[in-house]
Amino acid sequence: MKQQNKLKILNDPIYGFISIPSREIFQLIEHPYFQRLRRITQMGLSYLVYPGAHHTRFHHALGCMHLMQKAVQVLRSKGVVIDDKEEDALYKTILLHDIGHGPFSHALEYKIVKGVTHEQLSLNFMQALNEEFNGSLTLAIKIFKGEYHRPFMLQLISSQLDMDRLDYLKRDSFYTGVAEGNINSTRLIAMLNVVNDELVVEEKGIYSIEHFLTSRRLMYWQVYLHKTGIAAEHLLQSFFKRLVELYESKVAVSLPDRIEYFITRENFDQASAHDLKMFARLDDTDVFTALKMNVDHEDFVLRELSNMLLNRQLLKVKFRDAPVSEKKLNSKIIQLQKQYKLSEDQASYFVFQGVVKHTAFAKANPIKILTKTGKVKELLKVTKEDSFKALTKVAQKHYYCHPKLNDNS
Ligand SMILES: Nc1nc2c(ncn2[C@H]2C[C@H](O)[C@@H](COP(=O)(O)OP(=O)(O)OP(=O)(O)O)O2)c(=O)[nH]1
Repeated sequence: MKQQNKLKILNDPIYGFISIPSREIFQLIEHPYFQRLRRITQMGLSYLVYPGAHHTRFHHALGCMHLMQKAVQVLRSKGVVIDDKEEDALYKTILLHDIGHGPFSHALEYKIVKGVTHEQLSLNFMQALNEEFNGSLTLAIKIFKGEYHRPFMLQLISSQLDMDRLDYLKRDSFYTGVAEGNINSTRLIAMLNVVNDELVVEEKGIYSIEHFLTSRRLMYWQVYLHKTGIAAEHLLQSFFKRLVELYESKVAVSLPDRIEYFITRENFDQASAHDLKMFARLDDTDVFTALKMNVDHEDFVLRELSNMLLNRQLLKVKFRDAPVSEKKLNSKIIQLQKQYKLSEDQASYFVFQGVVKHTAFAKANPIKILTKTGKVKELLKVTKEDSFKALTKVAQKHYYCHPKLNDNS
């Protein structure tokens, strides 16, 4: 049934045309493991706050590969030697670096499939594909595992200034409409260089880096960690917690089989080809199906959580500098118990608090600058600007969520 598709150029709303560098990379894109990314949303439940944010890991992976092509061009033009095999491996690694994300990306990481990170799952997929593609991903895997002797190759894929971040900030800014996140990826890539096989940024690019770091911080607080999005993601995680509780108490719940397969397992078995095969069948549509299958469930908590998420009937959320007192939290739980005749355990699903943290720029694995005098120095040693130091601070906010009750609280 398979038809030969000759298409080698894709249209992307951010960069225009994205060309696919080789026939084999085209075959990787066509593979069902990669096609699955069309059904994995990039930003979890952020679309409940920003209605345009329905783009997927598929768009992001292709965007990253496009930026990697630009980076290779720039570096070669500056005399950095990247041979054809390395070039091919760089495209394959960046294309597949996020292939291990599960339904709703970060929002459900560890919640359905326990005990394994998306990075480990990406590696599992790469290894499985390597077998199918007769070992042609061996170098890509070596780079991804940090085992290749030229560290800049991994730094282009995973570091504080990598193609991943350059694509997701620009892309998420576009799809959310939050223009402040729109970084200048072309200029940042044009400023890259390599010294002793380490990635560096030329000193004249310092203000572009400042803009990039500031935009990243802004995107975290305004978009990724938006209080309503956080509350929605917490509710989705609670939906899975409740499913497991009911399942373990032998209460019948309706579920797609691949969700049932994982929620009844303690840990993903990294050595098992069957676990990977089952994981590859999971995507956002299974989560929507699970929500829809339980909107009329006899259990109040499961039914309410399904309806709240499907119909965006979310909780009231406040950001605070400190956590609310136990007394205040408990009194809100009691109030909810009385109003809806719930047990304390049931009411606690709808009254909760937590904390979110973000650092725009970590001091570990710093961005390195190639100074005008030809020396390589850490970013914070080159610039005296306070704005950079401020970006290294861990910012945290406490959130407090509860239903909108009839007491103006
Ligand atoms: N809605 C939402 N989206 C998030 C959250 N954390 C990350 N994202 C989105 C923003 C980006 O599109 C993408 C970044 O995550 P990735 O898995 O692509 O990269 P990674 O975790 O390595 O990001 P990093 O290099 O640490 O910035 O996921 C979150 O807590 N909520």
